[in-house]
Amino acid sequence: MSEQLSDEADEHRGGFPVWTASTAGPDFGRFVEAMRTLQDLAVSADAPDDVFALAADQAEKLNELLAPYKAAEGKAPAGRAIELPGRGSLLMLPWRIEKFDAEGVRSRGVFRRYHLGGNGAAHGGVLPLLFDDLFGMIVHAAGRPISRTAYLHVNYRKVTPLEVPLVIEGAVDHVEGRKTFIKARLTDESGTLLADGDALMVQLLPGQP
Ligand SMILES: CCCCC/C=C\C/C=C\C/C=C\C/C=C\CCCC(=O)SCCNC(=O)CCNC(=O)[C@H](O)C(C)(C)COP(=O)(O)OP(=O)(O)OC[C@H]1O[C@@H](n2cnc3c(N)ncnc32)[C@H](O)[C@@H]1OP(=O)(O)O
Repeated sequence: MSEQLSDEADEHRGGFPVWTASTAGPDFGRFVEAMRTLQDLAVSADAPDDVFALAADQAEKLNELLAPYKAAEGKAPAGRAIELPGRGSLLMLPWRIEKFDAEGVRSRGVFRRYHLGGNGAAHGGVLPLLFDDLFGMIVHAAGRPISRTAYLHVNYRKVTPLEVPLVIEGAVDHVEGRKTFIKARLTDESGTLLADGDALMVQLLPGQP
């Protein structure tokens, strides 16, 4: 029985570890939001050097506090706290999932100062991050086996603003054997298209990393 289960798990997960949703305490969300604000300030503060010295002292103290708790992949709440923006991961855009089913995934949020590219617009590199994370969720929500992005194409249709509520939505376009083809669109709340993207996600073979 357990062998059957592990065969089935392998078939659907490749060599991926099993992830479970985190049950982080309420202060984890507060910590992540404070860290996001710190990221915004780290890329925007124009302070005297003695202020940066104080900030560095405090940042180093914070590192000392957390260092003993560094854990293996899949153990920390970051990335697994599904109720938090960006699932509680600082790497992910702080967007909230509002639709997650076999028909597709929709998420809403803003790009912040941390995501600035130039002249008030989001950095071109953060859009593929947003699309790729959405594509992973779409594969998962559609009940497809664990897959990796083979390619990801983003068309930048209009300059993407910071601090403006935006929506990204996508779905499986079609499936060919191991291959899942996905499409998504990023719009503002009035529906103006800012970017669209498509990707090929390839199902991992048993044991494939
Ligand atoms: C946490 C718990 C709760 C919270 C979570 C809640 C929600 C979270 C929701 C979702 C998250 C869940 C799951 C997400 C999980 C994982 C997502 C991970 C995403 C990534 O981590 S992304 C990282 C960047 N990604 C890579 O790091 C890939 C590196 N790469 C490879 O690993 C290989 O390259 C691979 C495996 C892609 C293919 O390799 P392979 O050897 O298995 O297969 P092969 O090459 O034979 O391709 C098979 C067929 O795809 C065609 N094909 C392949 N590549 C193509 C291309 N570029 N263009 C056009 N066609 C292509 C071939 O032409 C052939 O087509 P055909 O069969 O028709 O001939």
